[in-house]
Amino acid sequence: MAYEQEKQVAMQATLAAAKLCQRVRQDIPPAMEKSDKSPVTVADYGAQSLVCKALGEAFPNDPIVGEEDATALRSPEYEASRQKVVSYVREIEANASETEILNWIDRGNGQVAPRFWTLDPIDGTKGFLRQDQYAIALALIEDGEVKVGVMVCPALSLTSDDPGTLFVAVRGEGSQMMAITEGELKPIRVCGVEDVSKLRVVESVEASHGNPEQQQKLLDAVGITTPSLHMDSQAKYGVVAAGDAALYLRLPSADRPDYRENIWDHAAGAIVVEEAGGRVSDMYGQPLDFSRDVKLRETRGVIVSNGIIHDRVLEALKR
Ligand SMILES: Nc1ncnc2c1ncn2[C@@H]1O[C@H](COP(=O)(O)OS(=O)(=O)O)[C@@H](OP(=O)(O)O)[C@H]1O
Ligand SMILES: [Mg+2]
Repeated sequence: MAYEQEKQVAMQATLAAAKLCQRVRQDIPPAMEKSDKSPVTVADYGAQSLVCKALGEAFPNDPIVGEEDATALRSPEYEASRQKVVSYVREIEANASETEILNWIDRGNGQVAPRFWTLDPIDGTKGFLRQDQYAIALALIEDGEVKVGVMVCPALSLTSDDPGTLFVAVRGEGSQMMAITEGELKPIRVCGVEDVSKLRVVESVEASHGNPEQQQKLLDAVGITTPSLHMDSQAKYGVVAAGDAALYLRLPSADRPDYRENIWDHAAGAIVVEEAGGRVSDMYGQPLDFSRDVKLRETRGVIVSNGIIHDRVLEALKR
């Protein structure tokens, strides 16, 4: 099987990172103010450290393009946060030194290359803080094409009562999912369409990350009447891939027309949906271009579907 080592290493690394995130989240007071980002930063850094350590050992020549870097954490004013990161990482890597932990984080400062990994150690930061959905998202990109994608969604339950779902896909080999507590991967497939009006749609929780007004107009034009599900992070790609929703809409925000999507916010989710039989494009039907930059510079809006309704959505958008 292709990319078997990459798949196994990526799964183990993201599961270890998820364990750390869950530990940090236990320590966040439920009523914590959204603006207090410190525990989030601690979890972001800790998760990036663990994933980059594992990738660095298994694939020392592969650059990693991660969301975080340790520059701030190394400065004296971040002493308290640094100690917290070290202590959470040591719950999993007992013998790690502070220097090693910081260096692992900085392995994530790589550049886009013919073969590289991209990592979002916590996608859906706001969801993480709200005790809602978030994901650890990791993807391997070769020659601009996503070859392997793993997403761990520690708060998502689709097949088991216990929260925690892992999605994984390898190009050409399909997508799989497992409840973390069960540990057994099963193939997944996008849903079919019987009645368009009843299709389920997922959108962001944060209104400012999309364009809720335009998205509603589009759903009206397509004829979908079921109220949307609102969910943080790439977990949205997971529910489309597993057939629990037919469409994920993300139209450009009216307030931030200059915003460009980050590759780590889409690469893992995109392959999981495509390999489950779905389709991913921008609002003009163009594929997402992971070959050039950390930003999807040419991409405007993201449309993720079961494939069957994709052209219908693009046609409605044109109108
Ligand atoms: N203006 C704007 N437009 C589009 N996207 C934006 C915008 N601002 C932020 N982001 C990115 O959205 C990521 C969170 O994804 P979601 O919108 O799916 O989740 S959420 O409902 O906001 O939690 C979030 O990822 P994380 O930073 O990893 O949480 C951001 O990269
Ligand atoms: Mg993100």
